[in-house]
Amino acid sequence: MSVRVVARIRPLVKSELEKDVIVTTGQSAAAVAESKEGKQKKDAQPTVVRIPNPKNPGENFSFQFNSVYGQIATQQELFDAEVAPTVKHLFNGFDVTLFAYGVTGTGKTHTMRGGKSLADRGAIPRLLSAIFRRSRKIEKDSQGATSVQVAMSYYEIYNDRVFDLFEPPEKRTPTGLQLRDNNGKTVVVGLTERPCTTLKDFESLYDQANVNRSTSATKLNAHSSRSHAILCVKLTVSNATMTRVSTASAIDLAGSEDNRRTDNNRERLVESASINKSLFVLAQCVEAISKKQHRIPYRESKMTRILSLGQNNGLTVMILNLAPVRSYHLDTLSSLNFANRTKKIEVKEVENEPLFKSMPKAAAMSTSGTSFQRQPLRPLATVHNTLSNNNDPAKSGKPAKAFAVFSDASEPHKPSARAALQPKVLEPRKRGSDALSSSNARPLKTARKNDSSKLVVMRDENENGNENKMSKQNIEAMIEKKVTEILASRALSDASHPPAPEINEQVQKRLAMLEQRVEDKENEGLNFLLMAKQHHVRGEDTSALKMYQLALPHFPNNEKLINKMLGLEEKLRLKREEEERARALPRSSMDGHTKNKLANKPFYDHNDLADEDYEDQPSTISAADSDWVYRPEEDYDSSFCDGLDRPRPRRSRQKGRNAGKSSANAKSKLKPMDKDVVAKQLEALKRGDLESLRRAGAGTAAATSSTSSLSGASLSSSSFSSSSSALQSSSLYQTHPSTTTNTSFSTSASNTRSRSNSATFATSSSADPSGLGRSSSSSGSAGPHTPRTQHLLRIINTRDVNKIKLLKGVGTKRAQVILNSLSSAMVNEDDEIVNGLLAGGAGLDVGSVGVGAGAGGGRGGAVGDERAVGGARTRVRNLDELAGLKGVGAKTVQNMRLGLAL
Ligand SMILES: Nc1ncnc2c1ncn2[C@@H]1O[C@H](COP(=O)(O)OP(=O)(O)OP(=O)(O)O)[C@@H](O)[C@H]1O
Repeated sequence: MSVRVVARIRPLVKSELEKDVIVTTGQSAAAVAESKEGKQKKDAQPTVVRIPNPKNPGENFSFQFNSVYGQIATQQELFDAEVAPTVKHLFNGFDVTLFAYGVTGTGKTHTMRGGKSLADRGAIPRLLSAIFRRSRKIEKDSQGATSVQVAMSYYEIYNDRVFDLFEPPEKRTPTGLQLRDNNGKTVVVGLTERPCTTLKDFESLYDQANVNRSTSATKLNAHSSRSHAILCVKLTVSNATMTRVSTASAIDLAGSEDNRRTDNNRERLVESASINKSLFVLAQCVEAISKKQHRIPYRESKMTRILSLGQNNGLTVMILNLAPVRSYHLDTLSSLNFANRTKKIEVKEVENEPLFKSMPKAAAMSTSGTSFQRQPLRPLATVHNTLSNNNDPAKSGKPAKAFAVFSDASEPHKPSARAALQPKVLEPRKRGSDALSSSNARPLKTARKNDSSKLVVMRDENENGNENKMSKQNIEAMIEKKVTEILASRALSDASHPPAPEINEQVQKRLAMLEQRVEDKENEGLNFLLMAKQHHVRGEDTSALKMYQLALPHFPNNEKLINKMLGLEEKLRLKREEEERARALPRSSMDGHTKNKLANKPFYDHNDLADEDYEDQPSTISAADSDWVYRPEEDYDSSFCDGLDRPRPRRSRQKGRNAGKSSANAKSKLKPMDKDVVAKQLEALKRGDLESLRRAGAGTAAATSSTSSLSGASLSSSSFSSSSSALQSSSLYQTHPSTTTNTSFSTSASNTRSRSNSATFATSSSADPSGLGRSSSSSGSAGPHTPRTQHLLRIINTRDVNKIKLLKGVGTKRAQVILNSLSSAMVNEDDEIVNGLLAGGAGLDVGSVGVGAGAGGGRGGAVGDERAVGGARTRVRNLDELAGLKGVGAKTVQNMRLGLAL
């Protein structure tokens, strides 16, 4: 079953005006048609959110969800339709996860916690109220034979650290509580668990804990939650024979923030970066799950580890909170895109196994304790067997069919112990609990009539001996139908998602180790660095630069870091210039042809829309079809997760060993923060002032290469000829005529300490000054680019597979290879920074550079064959660099260029 996603649009707040409302609700085209035919009520619950295309306001995007709640929807309506139906499943042993997602100020806390008045109470207090009500009913109906215990824990993830909200802030340890994997599930170690027997108990505990939650006023929300808050309600239902434990998790995520709009100060910025990072990782997880990738980056943030979307069995409901007005336009689109992907995540609806009273004590004990654990992952076959005795191969003589787990056709056969808790009743479908089983809703595993004419009642010999009205043939037919459906839907989804590239085991291990090491270190600097990396791969260069700047004080003199920042500064500067040029272009001076060209610009510059997820709208939308339904395959911006989930070139053993040596040899540990040095470095960096940068403590090579990066691709060969050999060999794209093009990135250097990190696409195995000359003057390396070349490079640098594949002679496969090549470079570089910092701080990769030293870069070329490119080079800056990419050659470049219509 997929995650149930419902959208809620909040009403206008004080400062907002009706005329600025751009988000509306509606029915899908199919529902409209059905209502015209009288098959559906006219006032049925809306399922579609509509929002204008920011690039063409006359055109609307439509996003369909399980349900949509407009501005006037009340807390009661939302609860009744979305949360109340999950309660009975909770009592039947299923875990329930309910989470609110949305941009800051869109109403997540209002939805989850709500206000103090009865009408304003949010989903959480209402859920608890329903739980207590049902508990009392079960206890009463069973005349005390069944008892229900409720306990809760409540914690927040603030700046990627976990804090118990039942503990006052002054008692917190700075590092927070640790997470641990337990049977494949993440548990918080040492969390307080408080029993609560009445709603009053709960309210006082909850209110008290909320005082401890980190909130602050921001420009966008006077009471902005600065943390993700996770409330876990553990339900233990016991009778004479068994105990069943299930958990309801209600999560109020912090909202993502666009810091261009917040005016956040440093503290708020750090919080915001952490919030954005975890939400970004969440988006990556969703992306990876929906693309069926092998590696889901759960471990990259604590929130995603805990939420384990797609891993947690049971029912998951996501409430997408939206603001209706224009000022949130881009954020709203981004949230809608995210939600659109989330709704495709399949979760296994698996009930928790009951613990029978006759079980060994130790096993029974394991459900109690301070850190309770959510359901362990079980293989489908096992899961299946726990659900139905009918499928026991030993009994039926047939192999167990795992797919029955997902069946929504009829209630799965429950183990006999379950009957002791709840008498099996076949109820007609009712509105309310039906909300989850409406046409496009996630069907529930409740017993129900499929159709009055085809009533199916399962035999339950172990329960109450009800008559079996389902014939063998019926069962076979059902199974056959289900298998066909599942296979067909898999085939369809496989076709729409190209198989995820294999990430080799070594790379996976390396990533996991790196994550672990960063986690263990709890190093603020490393956190900044990782956040910067997240922003960087997302194309949010301004935020990435801010994060690198925050990281710098922790690693003063770090050449790679400085280079990276310079690269970004340069990129931003160019972007600013481009924007200014575009602004300066007088509208009136545009002839019809130019205007037309701009209007029909086939490719968007990725940099124009740094963090906009929706930029790849299909260019084929006709004006008439203005209300088209959004298709996620077309919105996918491949650069979004570039660099994290793509395979990276395997490093050679030789290289690996050398890298290891380098780490071991790097004696210098992380240097203590030297604010003065850092401040001076930053100043010098801003000015591109080589001399001051050098004086401020950065290595000569870093300083020189940094300033070279500043001057970017337009450096002439003569400016290199006056440089040292180390710089010559490191700052250029070398092409040796006698060697075939080596497509991997490389760095070479000839000086251990003063290596420049401006990497090269080295194709030479020896440093050849003449090669430098050739290379630097070869086509596209130096001098201004022609408009055609500029256009081509811009397309490549979007790192958007949909755009690149359209280039002449490229196609999807080659575009993917090119992208992999680019993103490998970027990620390797980030990893190297992190690795270097973990290994020994400022002296990054010292050893490995040393290997490449000696022969004036001779071995450097060879050793460096699989090294990452440096900061500025993650952007392809000229045709030579482009030709050096994997999957491209001079001829392809030529084709690409010539195929471009200008
Ligand atoms: N459905 C609603 N009805 C009335 N007021 C609402 C509704 N939703 C949100 N609001 C109001 O909008 C404002 C912002 O809501 P809230 O604090 O819940 O946002 P948030 O998404 O939790 O923000 P953050 O992520 O910054 O914590 C509050 O003043 C809240 O009362």
